[in-house]
Amino acid sequence: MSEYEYDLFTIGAGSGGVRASRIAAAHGAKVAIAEEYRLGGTCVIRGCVPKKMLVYASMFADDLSHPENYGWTIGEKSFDWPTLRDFVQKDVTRLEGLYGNTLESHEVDTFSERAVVTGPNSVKLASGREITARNILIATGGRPHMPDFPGAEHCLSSNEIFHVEDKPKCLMVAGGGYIAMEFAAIFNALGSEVTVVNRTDRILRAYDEQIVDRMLHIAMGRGIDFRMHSLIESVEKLDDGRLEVDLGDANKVTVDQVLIAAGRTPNTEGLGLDNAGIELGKKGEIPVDEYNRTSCPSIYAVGDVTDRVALTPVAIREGHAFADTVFGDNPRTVNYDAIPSAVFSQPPLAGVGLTETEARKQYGNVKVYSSDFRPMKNIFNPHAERGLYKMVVEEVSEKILGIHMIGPESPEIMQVAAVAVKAGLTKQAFDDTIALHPSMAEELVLLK
Ligand SMILES: Cc1cc2nc3c(=O)[nH]c(=O)nc-3n(C[C@H](O)[C@H](O)[C@H](O)COP(=O)(O)OP(=O)(O)OC[C@H]3O[C@@H](n4cnc5c(N)ncnc54)[C@H](O)[C@@H]3O)c2cc1C
Ligand SMILES: NC(=O)c1ccc[n+]([C@@H]2O[C@H](COP(=O)([O-])OP(=O)(O)OC[C@H]3O[C@@H](n4cnc5c(N)ncnc54)[C@H](O)[C@@H]3O)[C@@H](O)[C@H]2O)c1
Repeated sequence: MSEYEYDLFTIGAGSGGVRASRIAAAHGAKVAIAEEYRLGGTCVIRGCVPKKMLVYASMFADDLSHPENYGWTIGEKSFDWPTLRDFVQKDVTRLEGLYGNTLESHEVDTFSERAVVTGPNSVKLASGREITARNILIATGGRPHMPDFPGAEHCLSSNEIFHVEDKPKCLMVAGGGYIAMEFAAIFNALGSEVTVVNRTDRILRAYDEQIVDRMLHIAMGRGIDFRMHSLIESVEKLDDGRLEVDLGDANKVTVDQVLIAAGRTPNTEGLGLDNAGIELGKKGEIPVDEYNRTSCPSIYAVGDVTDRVALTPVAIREGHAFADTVFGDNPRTVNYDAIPSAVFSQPPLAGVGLTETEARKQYGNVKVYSSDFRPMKNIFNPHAERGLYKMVVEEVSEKILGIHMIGPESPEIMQVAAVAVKAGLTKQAFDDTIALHPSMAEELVLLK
C-alpha cells in the first residue's frame, strides 16, 4: 500500500494538465485531476478553438462580400450573431465532453471543483476534502489581466467576448497583442466598427516588423481605426447602455463594448503554494527547472502558469515531458527553439525563428530573401491585398534563421516550413525543391 492516495494529483484540466494526467495514467500511475471551471481549459473553452471558429465565420463574411465575381447573385444578406455564437458554444461543449471521455478512459479521477495546495504532498478541494499525492502538478494556466481604471468593470475580457448578447456595432479593443489583433479582425469582418487602442506604436512585438507593418496597412484598409500611444483612462456607462471611453486629452469615444486584451496573469493567487515553500516570480508565475520541477521536489508545474511560452502545443509538450520524466522512467525536456506561431488576423500572419531585427542583432550581417505578391484568390476581392513572405538566412552558409509570412492560409504553410527551420536546412534546400503550382506556398521555393 502506498502512503499516498494518488501518485499524481493535477490541478487544472487544460491543455497541459490533461495531457500530463493521461500520459502519467498510461504509464501506470494512479491519477486524479481537479478542474474548477470546465474540462479542456482556456484553449478549448475560451481560447484557440472558439476563436478559430469565429475566424472561419469572419473569412466566410469576407468571401461573401463579393459574390458577383464568383458568378453568384445572392439576395438580401443578414448576419445573426446569436446563431453563430450558439453554434460555436455547442461545439465547445462537444469537445469538453471528449476531454471528459479521455480522462475517464484513462481511469483518471476527476473532481469538478477548485483545489489548492496545503503541503508538499497534499491538496484541499473546495468541498473540504483533503487528498494526499506523491506528486502534485500545477497546470492552472492564466487569466486575462484587467488594468485598473475607473469603469473597468464595464469592459469585457476574452472570457466574456464569446458570450455577448449582441454583436457590438462599435467595438473598442485595448491592446496590441494576439488577442487584440484577432478579435479586431473578427468583428471588423462581421461588420462592427472597430477601434484599436494601443499604448505604444508597436503591435505584435514578437513578430517581424515588416510583416506587422503589412498587417497594419491591410487592417487600416479594411477600416480598423488604430489609436496608437493611447491608453484608456476611464469608461463610463451611459443611460442607453453604451460606453463612453475617455482616452485622455478630452478625447472621448462612445462604443457599444470594450474588449481588454492586455496580456494574461498566471493563476497562482490563493493557490497555497507558500504551504509548500514555493516562491513566485515577478508576474506571479511559478519558476521551474528544465524538467518542470518547482523548488519543492514533489511539485511540478507546466503551461501558462510558468510564463514560458504561452501556447497550447507548448503546454502539451511540457505536460507530456513531465509525465514521461516522472512516471515513464524517461527524463525529457522540451526544446523551445523554432516554435512556429501565428496570429489569426485577416489575413493571418505567421513566423518561426528569428525576425530580421533579431537576426541582425545576433549575427551581424544576414541575408533576407522575400516575395511580395498578390495571392491569386485576392483577384476576386477588390482590396488588392498583397502577401509578403520573408526568409532570413546566415550570410555565408545560408542556413535559415527565420521565416515570416502574411497572407491567406499562412499558418497552414508555416507549420510545414517550420520543419525545415527546425531541421537546420539552408535556402538551397528550398531552391532545390520544385514549386507546386499554382499555390501561395510555392513563393517559398521561389524567393529572390
Ligand atoms: C482568446 C485566446 C486565444 C488563444 N489562441 C491560441 C491559439 O490560437 N493557439 C495557441 O497555441 N494558443 C492560444 N491561446 C493560448 C492557450 O489557450 C494557452 O497557452 C493554453 O490553454 C495553456 O494551457 P494550460 O494547460 O497552461 O492552461 P489552461 O488551458 O488555461 O488550463 C488551466 C485550467 O486550470 C483551471 N484552474 C485554475 N486554477 C484552478 C484551481 N485552483 N483548481 C482547479 N482548477 C483550476 C482553469 O479553470 C483552467 O481550466 C489562446 C488564449 C486565449 C485566451
Ligand atoms: N494565435 C495564438 O497563438 C494566440 C492567440 C491569442 C492568445 N495567445 C496567447 O495568449 C497570450 C495572451 O494574449 P494577449 O493578446 O492578451 O497578450 P499579448 O502579450 O500578446 O499582448 C498584450 C498587449 O497588451 C498591451 N498592454 C499591456 N498592458 C496594458 C495596459 N495596461 N493597457 C493597454 N494595453 C496594455 C501590451 O502592450 C501588448 O500589446 C499571448 O501572449 C499568447 O501567448 C496566442
